[in-house]
Amino acid sequence: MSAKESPVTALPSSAERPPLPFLDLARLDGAAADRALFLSELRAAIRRFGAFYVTGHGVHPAFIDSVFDLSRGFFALPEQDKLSIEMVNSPHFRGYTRAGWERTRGLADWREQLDVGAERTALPQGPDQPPWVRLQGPNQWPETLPELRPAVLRLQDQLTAVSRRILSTVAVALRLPEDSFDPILTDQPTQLVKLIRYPGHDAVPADTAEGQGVGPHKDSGLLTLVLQHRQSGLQVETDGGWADVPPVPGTFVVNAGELLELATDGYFRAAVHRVVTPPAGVDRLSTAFFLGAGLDVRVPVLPLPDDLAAEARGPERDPLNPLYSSVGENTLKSRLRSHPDVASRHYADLVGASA
Ligand SMILES: O=C(O)CCC(=O)C(=O)O
Ligand SMILES: [Fe+2]
Repeated sequence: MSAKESPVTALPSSAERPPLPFLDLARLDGAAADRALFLSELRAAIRRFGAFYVTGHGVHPAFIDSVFDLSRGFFALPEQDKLSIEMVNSPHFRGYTRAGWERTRGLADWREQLDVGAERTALPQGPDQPPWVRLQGPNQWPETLPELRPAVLRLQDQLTAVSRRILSTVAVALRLPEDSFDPILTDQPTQLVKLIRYPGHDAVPADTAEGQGVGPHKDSGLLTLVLQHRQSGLQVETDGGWADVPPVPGTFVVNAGELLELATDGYFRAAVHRVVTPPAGVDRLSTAFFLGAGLDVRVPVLPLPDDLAAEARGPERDPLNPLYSSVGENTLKSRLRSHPDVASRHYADLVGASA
């Protein structure tokens, strides 16, 4: 498959600057007055957009480049190598998904991807166990690209540390103790790295939802970090409609997820976002990292200070997307919806055997 990409985008000029704020984590180590300003900017950014660009995250740019090179190498493998680790083999929703096989709000997403979770042994299953115990288990790795495993697991470790740091900063920005999220993260939080490739417009079948790289959705966890390669396509829903969130070198995009919405009683809302299909002749690579809480945890509403609690709107009530405070249930909800092939093979007891 050809691997054409447009050249690296320069930092946008102020006229074209996207509306999402840029927040530099290095300011946490600066003067007290600026630290306080940083915390209020962080709170305002998540409150208003549910999303922001983060800089000063400390992950080495050369390492990120090497992960994108490996991702490019993975997607260029012969199709049979990719299909040998297809997600449908895995009750844990790990492995490769072909373009068009994942669904968002019932419509096919035009992207191929590799899902890698925390490398843990499967939990015992049985009639007395909740169905979400099946989410935990080993990953599937391509035999023909052995370098991928150590790199992706190292990325997962580093992005977990960055996300945990952002979450403790979010707690402080809410005037709560910085360890407020630790009891729900537990020592086994839900971690997921997704390597993604969006084919260009010319490679998408005509019967696919117009331009749907991935359809509008909220992420189910606490926080997501999106590492974007060179091509644009990510958009976040704002008061003024869809806002482009182009790649900016050295940054990650941080999205608030559903569990953060629940934990703050809707003071923060999870970002609704989507990816539009790249133009003909180009494709787009991204790598997303999702941090959720421990699967066996029920997310409590955090005790916000009175002035902030007064501004909490409650979690959104969307009949098409109920939010569950049971982390296992909330995680399984979005996995089953996105991957109907895995659902019918491994969760027929829940969804009915349809395929
Ligand atoms: O590819 C991206 O930029 C975002 C991906 C995303 O939103 C997701 O996989 O949940
Ligand atoms: Fe997402």
